[in-house]
Amino acid sequence: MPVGKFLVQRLRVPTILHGISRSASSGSMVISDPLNFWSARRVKLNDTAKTEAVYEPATGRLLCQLQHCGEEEVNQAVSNGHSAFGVWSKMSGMERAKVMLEAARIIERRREEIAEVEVVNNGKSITEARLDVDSARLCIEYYAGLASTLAGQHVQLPGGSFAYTRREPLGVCVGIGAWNYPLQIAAWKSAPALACGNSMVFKPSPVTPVTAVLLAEIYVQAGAPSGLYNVVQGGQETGMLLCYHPSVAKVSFTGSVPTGKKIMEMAASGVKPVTLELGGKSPLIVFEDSDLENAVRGALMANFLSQGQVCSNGTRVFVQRQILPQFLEEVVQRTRAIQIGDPLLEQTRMGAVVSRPQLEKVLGYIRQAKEEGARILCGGEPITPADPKLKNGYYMSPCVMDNCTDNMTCVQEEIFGPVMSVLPFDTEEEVLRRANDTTMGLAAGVFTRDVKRAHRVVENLQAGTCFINNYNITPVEVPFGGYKASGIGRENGQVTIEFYSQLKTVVVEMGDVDSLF
Ligand SMILES: NC(=O)C1=CN([C@@H]2O[C@H](COP(=O)(O)OP(=O)(O)OC[C@H]3O[C@@H](n4cnc5c(N)ncnc54)[C@H](O)[C@@H]3O)[C@@H](O)[C@H]2O)C=CC1
Repeated sequence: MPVGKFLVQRLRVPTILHGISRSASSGSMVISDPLNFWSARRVKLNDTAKTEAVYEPATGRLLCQLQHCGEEEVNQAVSNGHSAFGVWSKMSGMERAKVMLEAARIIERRREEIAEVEVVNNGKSITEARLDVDSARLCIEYYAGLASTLAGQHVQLPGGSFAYTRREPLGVCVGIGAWNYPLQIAAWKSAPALACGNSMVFKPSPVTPVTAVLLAEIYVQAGAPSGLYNVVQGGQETGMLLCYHPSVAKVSFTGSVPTGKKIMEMAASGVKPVTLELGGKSPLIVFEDSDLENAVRGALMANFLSQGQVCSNGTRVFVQRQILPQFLEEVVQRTRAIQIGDPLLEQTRMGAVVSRPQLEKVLGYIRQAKEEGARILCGGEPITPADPKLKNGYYMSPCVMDNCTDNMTCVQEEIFGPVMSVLPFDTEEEVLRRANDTTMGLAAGVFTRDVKRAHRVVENLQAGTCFINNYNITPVEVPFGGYKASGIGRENGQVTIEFYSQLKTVVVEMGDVDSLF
């Protein structure tokens, strides 16, 4: 099969044109090519492989049948990763950067097409999917820039002897992804791994298996050695085979806290390092002196991106009591105005939840919140869009709830859907205590005009990523990751180089051996 060919077909010509962007409507993409990838090509497994149906969230239509990798296929992919590691790890940083920059250029050229595939598989709006593609590209560009900066240290020792350190790659790294940002996660993991000289075997979520394979083709097209970035498809069993594989050097995982704990246990049995990007129940604190307009915008960004399926979402919105009525009025008005519908249409701002079970889970949380005393101010209902082809899609209206208390399930558990819980507070001390009263600590945000208070609050928030007067912006130049049960290690930023490399110390004797024996 030719590499780099666009391997999804349309049933009909795109029907809608909006301004400069080519756009298609949902329900028209067919995916028939294999989704496993090693030896620099898509691999069809034999017919005995376990398969799983993949759906288009916007329409509920069957998109493709996913073939799961078993032990034999995982071995092949890891072995390919090993071969590539032998070549790639010996190349200079500048040589690696050249390949990565070419991959970034291809992504930029194919931005629209990749974004459309992401929408069809994930259900998020095309506007957001384009930003995800940009983030993937920027991440690859950023780490291409860092690839040639990896360096050691020279340390002078007595008698003219010296030592030096070498920053070396780890080997074959495994990436395991979640379904909320399929391409972006694949890029955020592969870019630093490859920049450091590692190879990667990536397992996407079986719910969203498609775009990680496009990335694999793009790396090959950009000149990466065969086996540098491989994709194995499957669920828990395939993931476990990867984590326990004796030739795998590291596991980088994005997903839920319970699965993250299992990944860590499996990696521990082989003393392998892990990066864990797990869930959150992050607080967003709005003080009475905030710029209300910006605070409201921030609260929406903190809750409704990607249908609310974002690990860093600020789902516990603490609002100082004096401004609670105005805040709620504004938030509800804007939430009601969110255009829900076909995610491939330009005007859509909220598409479909990723799957039927996820939709039911989210609606279940809302039912429970009502039972526990929360008041639904808007949304929280399943929606059937007027367009008949969307009637089986997984849509719901974004929900704002007040009357929430800290002990309610909706305030304690990660819902992973478009549900904002609003909680009043009175004092800074009180809100800090309540904001930190969680086992998780991925992100947090504060809105205030008081610069001293902003920094004082942030200093006391137990979260790996804090936002002042904004929320959910993730430039690839800055580290992202969690405190407490929200994770280990960081993604993005310079520091991530340390999580994909190891340090070798070389001691050089220039005199005689001073033996004690
Ligand atoms: N915080 C976050 O970033 C995310 C949180 N979630 C939450 O988790 C819930 C469940 O969603 P899932 O997709 O099932 O998340 P998950 O965390 O179970 O799965 C994430 C990835 O891990 C793989 N996996 C699952 N079990 C594994 C195992 N034992 N060994 C190795 N790999 C394994 C999955 O196939 C997938 O690729 C969601 O409803 C949501 O609440 C889901 C995705 C991302």
